[in-house]
Amino acid sequence: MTNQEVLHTLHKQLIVSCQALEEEPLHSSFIMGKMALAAQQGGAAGIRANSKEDIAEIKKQVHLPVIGIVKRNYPDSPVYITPTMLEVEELLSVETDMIAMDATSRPRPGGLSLEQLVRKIREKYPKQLLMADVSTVEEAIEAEKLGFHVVSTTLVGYTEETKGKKIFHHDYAILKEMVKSVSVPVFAEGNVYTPEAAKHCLDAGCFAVVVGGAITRPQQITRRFVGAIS
Ligand SMILES: CC(=O)N[C@H](C=O)[C@@H](O)[C@H](O)[C@H](O)COP(=O)(O)O
Repeated sequence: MTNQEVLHTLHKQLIVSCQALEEEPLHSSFIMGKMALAAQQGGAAGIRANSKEDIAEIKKQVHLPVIGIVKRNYPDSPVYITPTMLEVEELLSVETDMIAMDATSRPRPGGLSLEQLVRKIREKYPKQLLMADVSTVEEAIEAEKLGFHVVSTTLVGYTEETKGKKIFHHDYAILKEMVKSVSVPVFAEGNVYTPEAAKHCLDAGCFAVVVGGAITRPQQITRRFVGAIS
């Protein structure tokens, strides 16, 4: 698939994030592959996934574009979504259509700046689609300047600066502001719990919407039910 075809496929559609970390009950590439297949059967246009192992399995199960990440913790930085070139290379050892990475203003492992990392990637892999996982409008603007092809609201609420924020607060104000502030596509991602909320994100001008836990994390879904009845 060309980059244009990938973006065309995802436009105004649902992307399902199929992720289970080591400490989660569904941690398994086999299970993530089946989750992705179920998402495809339900009409998802794309998949977001963590690790080269999961992506390789997902690519066997579905024909959808995959947004890939590698979550890895480093002792000298809070950045854990595709933090360094090592994770980028891992993702490119499998069929990753778009690489997403933390594009917040926080310090990265080894003191490498986001600008330096993006430059390295673009020199070595000039055609690779890149998604910036951001937490603020300012970071989205900076990401566009650095050459990211799309931005995603993935990290809204997950940085010190944005603690407690959710994309749906104040009638999706942050989405609307981001859409106005950049010319690259804005993906809505993070805490989209319902189909109605997903629709709101698209109505707010987002290019596509990514839903994870509300579809693929049964422990989270169960907790919501239990919370509602107790
Ligand atoms: C903050 C962070 O690490 N987000 C991760 C990024 O890939 C995933 O754990 C989320 O599941 C994904 O962003 C989708 O969001 P939600 O599961 O809320 O629909």
